[in-house]
Formats: sequence, C-alpha cells, structure tokens
Amino acid sequence: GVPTDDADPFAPDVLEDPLPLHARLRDAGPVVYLSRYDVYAFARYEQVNAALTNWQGFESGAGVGLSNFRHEKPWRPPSLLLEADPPRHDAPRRVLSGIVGARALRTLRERWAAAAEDLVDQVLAGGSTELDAVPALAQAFPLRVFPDAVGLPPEGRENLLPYGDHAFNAFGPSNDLVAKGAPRVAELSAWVNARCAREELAPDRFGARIWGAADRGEITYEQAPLVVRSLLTAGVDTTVHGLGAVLYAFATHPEHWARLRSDPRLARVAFDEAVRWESPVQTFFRTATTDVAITDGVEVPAGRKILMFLAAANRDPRRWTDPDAFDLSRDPSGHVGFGMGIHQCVGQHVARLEAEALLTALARRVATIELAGPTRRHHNNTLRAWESLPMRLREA
Ligand code: HEM
Ligand SMILES: CC(C)Cc1ccc(C(=O)O)cc1
Repeated sequence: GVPTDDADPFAPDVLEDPLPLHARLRDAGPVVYLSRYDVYAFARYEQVNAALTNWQGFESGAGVGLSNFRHEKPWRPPSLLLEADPPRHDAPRRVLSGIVGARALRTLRERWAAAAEDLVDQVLAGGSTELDAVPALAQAFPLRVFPDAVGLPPEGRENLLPYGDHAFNAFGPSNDLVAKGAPRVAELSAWVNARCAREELAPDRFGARIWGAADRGEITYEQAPLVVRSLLTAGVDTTVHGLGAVLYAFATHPEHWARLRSDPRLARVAFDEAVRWESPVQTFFRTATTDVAITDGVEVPAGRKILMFLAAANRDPRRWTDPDAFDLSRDPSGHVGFGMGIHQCVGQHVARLEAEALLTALARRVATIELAGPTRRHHNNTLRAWESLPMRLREA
C-alpha cells in the first residue's frame, strides 16, 4: 500500500525550511499519498526523473499546479508550452528553443559580460562594500539584461517580478500567498499581456523573433503573444532566485570562491551545482492520464495529480554522494532543477549565461564575499528564494 502523510508542503514553516519534510517523504517510500491535498508525492530522484520523462503517463495539459484544468478554470489562459502536451506543445517549443537556445545566445555573450562588469563597477564604486545581494545583484542583473533581450519598452518593468511571483504562487493551493497577490493580478496581467503584442516589442529581439516565427507559419498569430508571455512569466523570477542561490552558496563556502577566482571557467558548473543544491523551482505537478504503475503493486489512479519534489530529488542520497554539500568538484549533470524530458527548461541557457556573466565579473574584481548580517527567506508556493542576503564584498 501507499504510505500516507498529512503534511502541508505549502505551510509557512515548511516553506521556511523544507528539508525535514523532503527527507521524511524520501524515506517513507517511492510514492506518498498527501491526504491534505489528495495528491501523490514523489520525492526520490528515480520516481521524479521517471515521471518527468513520462509525458504520456503524466500530462501537463491539465495544468502543472494543484488545480486540475479539467475541473477548474485556470487563472489565466494556459501556457502553450508548460501546460500543453504533444502535439500542441511541439511547434511552440521548437520556435522558442530556436530563439533562446544556446546557439541563439552567442551574440549576447559579450553584451551580457559587459553589462555584468558595469554592474560590478557600480556596486564596488566606494571600494569594499556592504550590500544586500538580492536587490543589488540577484535582481539587478536579470532586470538589466533580460527585458532588453526580450525587447520590452523601458516603462513598467517593475511589474515583472510581482507578476512572476504570483504565477509561481498560483501553482500551489489557494493559500495566504496566493491571496496576497490577488489584489494586483488584474493590473499585472493586463500589463504583461499588453507587452506581448507585436507593436510593443523592439525589432530583432526574443519577442519580435517569436512574431517572426508566426510570419513564417511556424506558429499561428494567435499563439505568438502567448509564447511571449511564457518568456515574461518564467524568465525573471527564476533567474533572480537562481542567482540568489549561487551567491549564497559562495558566501557560505569561501574556499569555493577562492577556487572560482583561480579558475573562472568554474562559473557555469557552480551555477548548476547551486541549482541542484538549492533548487529555485522546488515543486510542481502532473496529472495521471491512466492508472500509472510506479513500483510493484503501487500505482497512481487515472486523473489524479502527482506532486514532484525536485528539491528532494536533487538531494536524494540514492542518487548523489554527500547530497547536502555544495561541491564545486561534483558533476551536477542529471539534476532535475531545470526539469527533464520534453518540458525541460527551454530557458536554461539564458539562465546559465546570466549566471556566468555575473559570477565571472564578480570573481575578477572581488577577493572575498561573506554574509554580513541575518539572511531572510522570501516565501513562495513554488520558488525557493531569498528576501535579503546582506553581504560584504572585499575588492581584489
Ligand atoms: C534558474 C533559472 C530557471 C530554473 C530553475 C527553471 C526551471 C524550469 C523547470 C523545472 C522547468 C520544467 C517545467 C515542467 O517540466 O513542467 C522549466 C520550464 C520552462 N522554463 Fe525554465 N527555469 C529557469 C529559467 C528560465 C528562463 C530564463 C526562461 C526564459 C528565457 C525559462 C523559460 C521556461 C519555459 C518557457 C519552460 C516551459 C518549457 C516547456 O514546457 O517545454 N526558464 N523551467
Ligand atoms: C518551472 C516552470 C513552472 C516555470 C515556468 C512558468 C511559466 C511558464 C509559461 O510558459 O508561462 C513556463 C515555465
């Protein structure tokens, strides 16, 4: 039989420190029935990886949050990538991966490296410095480069973070975090939706290129604005919290900062190790399309939601040696922090390039980074995030 647990993974104390629940769920078995939400939890690497790569058995079309789109109206029109299965998923995915994939980003490398050096110059202006790395670095850098890369106009960009924060809360249950965002949803959604129109987007940037794909008939003109919306929803908060995670990792592992300074090429693997270790995207759901057998005699009944704990899988001792260690010499490949399979993060190369640019610029100029005060978490139903990271940067 399937063990049961009445935990609330979205409760404030769990969002503050999810690690004990992750360990409990991993130890309880390959599948655990969460009675509070009537969902089946997967916390071990093997089952999370298997579910992510089994899109036929576990679909995205009923939503990747707790809400089942077959029974409830989504809070916004479903994403053509995230909340779609093949064949509807195929063309939007192909178009977007051609625009934000690794090859497409080569022209941005130099520009983002320069933008990172500018930001670090600004931050270090007064010699060694104390700052809150969340607004000053983790938020500032993505907001400096990504909206321009999409081709957004300069006004209103401050709407992006709260819109994304609400979207990520909305994957969870309608708790206080969702209620907190509700008053601004209409205004934020209106701003984001308006920015997806062709005339809003600067030529030859990510957004305009999506519309160019519609000109070529690769997607329809009706689909184009929704594909732009995917970038605006998924492209900012995720990288902000990914950068927060890697900066926190280095600030608490001075020996690794020294290693990065001696070999800045480690920046990319450091970011993936931080995404594994912290898992900025902690959880999301799928819906069983049929009775899906998990292990001998255990199955998820058709129509039910599964909740995948990516963060628990990324620290599963069955898959990782010394999983709780942030270790620059580890090979983090295979982590599920960007998902796996046909929905694996299409923007992962954008995220890696942002992290590489910022970490390389910092490694060149900053001898040591250390925490300089109490850290504070930002709670979100899906994201693992820092509210504040007081830091001291000593100039090289
Ligand atoms: C550290 C940064 C990021 C993390 C941790 C992250 C995480 C993820 C994960 C776990 C998925 C899989 C969702 C699923 O299987 O249902 C995903 C999908 C996606 N991500 Fe990211 N992401 C990041 C950055 C980005 C960026 C910068 C963009 C846009 C440029 C982006 C756009 C997307 C899109 C459009 C999808 C849906 C792909 C599909 O369904 O085919 N992400 N991301
Ligand atoms: C980790 C994922 C849930 C992040 C994400 C959010 C939104 C979209 C979209 O297509 O709107 C895509 C990916």
